[in-house]
Amino acid sequence: MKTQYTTRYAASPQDVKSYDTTRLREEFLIDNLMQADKIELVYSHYDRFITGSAVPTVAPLKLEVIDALKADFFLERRELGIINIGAAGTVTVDGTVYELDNKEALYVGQGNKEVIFSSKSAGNPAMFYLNSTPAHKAFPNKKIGIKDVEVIELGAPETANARTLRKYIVNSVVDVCQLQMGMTTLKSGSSWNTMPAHVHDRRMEVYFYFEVAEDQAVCHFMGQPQETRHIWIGNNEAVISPPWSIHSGSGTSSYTFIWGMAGENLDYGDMDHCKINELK
Ligand SMILES: O=C[C@H](O)[C@@H](O)CC(=O)C(=O)O
Ligand SMILES: [Zn+2]
Repeated sequence: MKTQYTTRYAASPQDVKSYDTTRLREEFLIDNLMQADKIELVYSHYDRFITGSAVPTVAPLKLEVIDALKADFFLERRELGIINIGAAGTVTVDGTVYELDNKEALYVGQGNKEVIFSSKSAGNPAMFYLNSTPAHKAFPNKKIGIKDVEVIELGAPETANARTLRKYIVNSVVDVCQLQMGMTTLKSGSSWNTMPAHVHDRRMEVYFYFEVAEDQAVCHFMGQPQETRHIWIGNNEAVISPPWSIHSGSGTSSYTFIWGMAGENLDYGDMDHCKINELK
């Protein structure tokens, strides 16, 4: 089996208050992504959101159904978002080949039976980041290239949070059931993402940090706004954010991250902002 998965259960904010560093990392950090020749998945019970990666080298990788779904095929009752953070590759969905270059995305709708990942060059592979959520309706597959994304500029150099946010999979770009995905890039000299921080009790979210230099890290903040905790994160690591948690990070140098979320609504702007000077 080249498709492997582990399960994470949902935790109440009351319990998480008492977690030590090890427990916090066991529950929320995903540190096994982007392994060559494997499809690694983490099935979270927050909104049944699956976070994963596929890194094909010499041979293609097929997305196999996992036992947690008790389905005949992976997308029987799910939709899938894919963003390539590596070199050129292809995703073949029921025989249709989609070419995905670096930072291009593909939305795959519910009902597709076969998803196969390939790299153009085994020595310089594609690195596909995957998010999947339950779906109630079959929407068409759609490639989202760099010209198709919605771009917003946020923050300012004075507050060290100047960044460019790109919305790839949102319902103004592609028809979706509940998945939303995008990418945020920090401007040189800025370190804070998602500051002012926010919560959205309607949706969980996963942040996947990449383009973090080998000897650097991102300090990711989570927890209820007046009860925050931090997790130090390295390159190609993701962190699960429960609906009741803030999700914000500051890097020791530049980095990029992919955000993915799912839950009650499709309104990207549905966030309850937290006052910076009230965080604890
Ligand atoms: O609910 C939305 C998400 O947390 C992110 O889109 C926020 C983000 O990328 C940023 O502010 O840098
Ligand atoms: Zn958010």
